[in-house]
Amino acid sequence: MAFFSKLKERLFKSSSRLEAGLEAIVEDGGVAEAGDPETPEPAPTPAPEPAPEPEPEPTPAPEPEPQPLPVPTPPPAPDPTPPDIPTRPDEAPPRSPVELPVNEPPVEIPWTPEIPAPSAPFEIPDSLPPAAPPAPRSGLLGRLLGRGDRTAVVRRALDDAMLEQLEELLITADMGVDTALRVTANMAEGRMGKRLSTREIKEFLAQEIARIMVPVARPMPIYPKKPQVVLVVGVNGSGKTTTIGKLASQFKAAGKSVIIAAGDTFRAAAVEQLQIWGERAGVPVLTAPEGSDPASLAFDAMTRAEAEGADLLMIDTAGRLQNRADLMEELAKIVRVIRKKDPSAPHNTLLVLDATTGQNALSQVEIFQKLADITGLVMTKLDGTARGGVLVALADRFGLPIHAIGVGEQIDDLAPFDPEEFAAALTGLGAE
Ligand SMILES: Nc1nc2c(ncn2[C@@H]2O[C@H](COP(=O)(O)OP(=O)(O)OP(=O)(O)O)[C@@H](O)[C@H]2O)c(=O)[nH]1
Repeated sequence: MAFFSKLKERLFKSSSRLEAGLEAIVEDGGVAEAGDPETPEPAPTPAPEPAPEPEPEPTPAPEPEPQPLPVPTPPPAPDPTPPDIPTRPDEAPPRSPVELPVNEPPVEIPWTPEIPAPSAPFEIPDSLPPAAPPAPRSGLLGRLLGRGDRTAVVRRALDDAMLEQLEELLITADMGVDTALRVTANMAEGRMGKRLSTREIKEFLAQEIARIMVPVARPMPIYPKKPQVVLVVGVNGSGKTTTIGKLASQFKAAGKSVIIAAGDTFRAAAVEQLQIWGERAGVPVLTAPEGSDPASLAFDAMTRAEAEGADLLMIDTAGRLQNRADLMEELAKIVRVIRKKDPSAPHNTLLVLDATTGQNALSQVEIFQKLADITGLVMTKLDGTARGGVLVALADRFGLPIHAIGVGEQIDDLAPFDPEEFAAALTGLGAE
């Protein structure tokens, strides 16, 4: 399944909350107007078959199974894939949340910036698909009035009361007060008094959200340095292990050699999990006895990565925020020892955040910025949460690069962060 479809499908909790709220806001004081210049007329419903004659048919033909609606397939792009770029048999190569430097030979990685973007596993349409118009819903107002007029569109004039309702709605989607105010104010600029439909509001909101997200949507940079050390931090359960496994698998698929160090030596279960992910990704996982010094493991891992000429060393860390001073000292010690081997390490310090924690993710960023020098974020568990708006608040408040998002527990459920796709999925655009 294309990643955008997956994202839309899995972000449904956030988008359906926003969508239902938007419809309610527009219908509250809105007026149904016939026809919508922007919404294509639905194809006329075929007239019902005449009722069959009463006499029994000897062998009635079986009713055709209801067919699923055809999924619109994007038009085939001119094949930009150079011949030596590996592709999976029947699927476009995945985009990666990592980025190679300009001076790295691009041939190994199918999705380096130098190569024209291969047909991505997901695509945001420039405009909503003209074909196969969505079955229009008769809005609540229409349904209440018993009209069910399929072409009527409810519009409401944008005024202060409506803006306030929009702000509240965005706050309930975990966008945070400041960001919600900014998004709605920008959206309202030049549009006060204009009569807007739910769909137009979704489009305007998506534009404003994308505007905030675009500057932070940056793949994790890959440097020519060997080994590139990636320190992964975050609270317990945020998805560090899973993210390391998914990233390691993507690096491996891109021809990079990877070593993982299981730096949370205090939790045997965490080490076991990492070993499972290492096996899945085909990447060695270095471990140390339970309770031993994580910095010592990091040093050994550095030594091995250097000896083997590994491209990447990914170091998992503990996430016990209960004792912040200990954790700070532990992370600082890991950094000190790996710098004995390479003063420029770690080259990336990724903070993994769990979207389901909502606004709490903001305080986690604040805390971890004090504990470590965070260079980028990965947001996990965007599936199954109505709190996806927190990512907008994070981008707005901290401006840290967002490298990737996780929308599931499988190895390929991690993708580069695409601001437009995210904004569309969050507001429910294209989901009508
Ligand atoms: N639905 C969903 N679940 C995820 C995602 N990422 C991680 N998980 C699940 O979240 C749980 C915790 O993930 P871990 O990777 O073990 O988190 P951790 O930060 O390493 O946790 P500790 O090992 O306790 O430090 C696991 O059950 C994962 O399968 C995601 O994007 N979506």
